[in-house]
Amino acid sequence: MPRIVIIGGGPAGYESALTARQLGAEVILVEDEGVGGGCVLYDCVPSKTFIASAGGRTAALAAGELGVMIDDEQVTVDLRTVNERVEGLALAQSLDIRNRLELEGVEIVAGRAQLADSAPGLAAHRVEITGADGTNRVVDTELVLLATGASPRVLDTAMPDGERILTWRQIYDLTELPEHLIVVGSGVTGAEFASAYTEMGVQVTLVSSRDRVLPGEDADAAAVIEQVFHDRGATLAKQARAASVVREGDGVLVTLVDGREVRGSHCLMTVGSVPNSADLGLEKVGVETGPGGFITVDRVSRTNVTGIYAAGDCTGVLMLASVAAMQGRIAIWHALGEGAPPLRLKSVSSNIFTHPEIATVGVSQSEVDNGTVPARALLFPLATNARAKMLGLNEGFVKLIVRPATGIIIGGVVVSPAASELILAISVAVQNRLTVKDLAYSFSVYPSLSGTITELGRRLINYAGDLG
Ligand SMILES: Cc1cc2nc3c(=O)[nH]c(=O)nc-3n(C[C@H](O)[C@H](O)[C@H](O)COP(=O)(O)OP(=O)(O)OC[C@H]3O[C@@H](n4cnc5c(N)ncnc54)[C@H](O)[C@@H]3O)c2cc1C
Ligand SMILES: NC(=O)c1ccc[n+]([C@@H]2O[C@H](COP(=O)([O-])OP(=O)(O)OC[C@H]3O[C@@H](n4cnc5c(N)ncnc54)[C@H](O)[C@@H]3O)[C@@H](O)[C@H]2O)c1
Repeated sequence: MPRIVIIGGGPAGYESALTARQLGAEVILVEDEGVGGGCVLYDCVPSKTFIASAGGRTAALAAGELGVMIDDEQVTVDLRTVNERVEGLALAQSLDIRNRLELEGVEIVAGRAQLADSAPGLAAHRVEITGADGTNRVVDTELVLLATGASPRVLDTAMPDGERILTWRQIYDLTELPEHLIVVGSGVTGAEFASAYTEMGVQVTLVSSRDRVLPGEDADAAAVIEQVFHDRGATLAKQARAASVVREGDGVLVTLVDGREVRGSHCLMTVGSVPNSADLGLEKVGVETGPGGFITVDRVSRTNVTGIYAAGDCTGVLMLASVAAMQGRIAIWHALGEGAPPLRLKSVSSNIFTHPEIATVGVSQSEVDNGTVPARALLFPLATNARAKMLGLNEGFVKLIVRPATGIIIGGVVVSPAASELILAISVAVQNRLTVKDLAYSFSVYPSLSGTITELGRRLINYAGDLG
């Protein structure tokens, strides 16, 4: 039975451990923070749990439009309860995963691991594990999977102190809602927290180094979120790169590169992540890293060293839990000779948990606009959807990106509540090369938000001439 040592117990690590056990391998999984990794304990799971509470407040405040009268003054947030729920749910999820791994026969070791080969280029590898209890252990193995994730990027001039200048991992320690939260960095993490705190009733200023929120995402979707931020009273500082963040009295001072100053009570730094690839012994073994220290892998998760694979955020391929898990599974299938399908990023669907949510799959509109992909994009607002009206939804849309001539669906965007669920229909279409006709002929429930997806299919049939 082959032995595999997996370093890191996030989605890349635990999913690959389960796949390896399914194929009969002996699996040792080393994890230093707790099973579930950064994803379950600090990043994805806590933030989505927090966002669920923020959505509860918004729903209560919006109930009046539906004729359910709640006194706005009585809709308050008990941050301690919210944060206890966040922590409790993360720990419970971690325990669920631990139980499943143990049931499947994975040996879980609490501690830190590093590669300890005596020289680069060897076919067999050695992993040194320092246990949480201080013990040392050396394991010989032919197969290693590096799944060590990433950590918040920290700027020298904006050192988090855990009280007022915070990383997203420290924010759940607050006992009271900030008076005025400055969020530095308007990528997905920054937009999600800015959205959630705005929903919680906190004054938020989002500092964006670019001319818009969510610079890497669909521009129409970002415009909706900007408008929603504005309507909820948040401020967006554009073309605003933070040079430094310091404590000032009872608050914080953010100084921008161009000299502007932004003052608030707290500052949340969301300026990206750095891979956990230092202290892994990579140089001893000759594992190559690329810009920023991300571990270089191919589409079946191989590093340049035989027998050493890497998956998840430490590779920087696409920092999503779903992608991390798939890279991990592919690594194991490949390592154990199961004929792995190479990673295909074109069909990855993802979601930004703002309010409304933004879900995307496949080819983006910017790829169409800049001529990289010959296709047509058509956007249809939710405003005329009967269900949207019943629910009191005033914003949002569905967009499809379609090949000319064939009408094959190659991408899509949904901006709406529960977009993370609605995108699946478009995702299935992209994965299976379905056409606008396939969508047009499909039944959606009446009334439903997904009716706009099939409606868009029908509209695009009418554009058949334009489609080629
Ligand atoms: C705020 C936030 C929200 C997010 N929300 C989403 C979301 O909604 N959906 C989504 O798909 N993705 C989301 N992501 C991204 C997602 O969290 C990551 O893509 C995912 O965690 C990557 O999984 P991983 O297994 O590569 O690493 P991780 O989950 O980070 O796990 C790696 C683990 O390895 C451990 N480790 C590191 N070095 C060692 C060592 N030497 N020895 C032992 N253990 C070690 C680390 O401590 C860590 O626990 C979010 C990210 C952030 C920051
Ligand atoms: N819902 C989700 O799936 C989800 C949620 C959060 C994060 N993630 C993933 O995690 C990864 C990282 O996302 P992220 O948003 O944490 O990081 P990011 O690197 O995507 O965004 C960081 C942003 O901060 C900006 N920035 C950097 N330095 C700055 C400064 N000094 N002043 C102002 N702005 C500055 C950058 O220009 C960038 O726009 C992404 O791949 C994302 O997909 C996913």
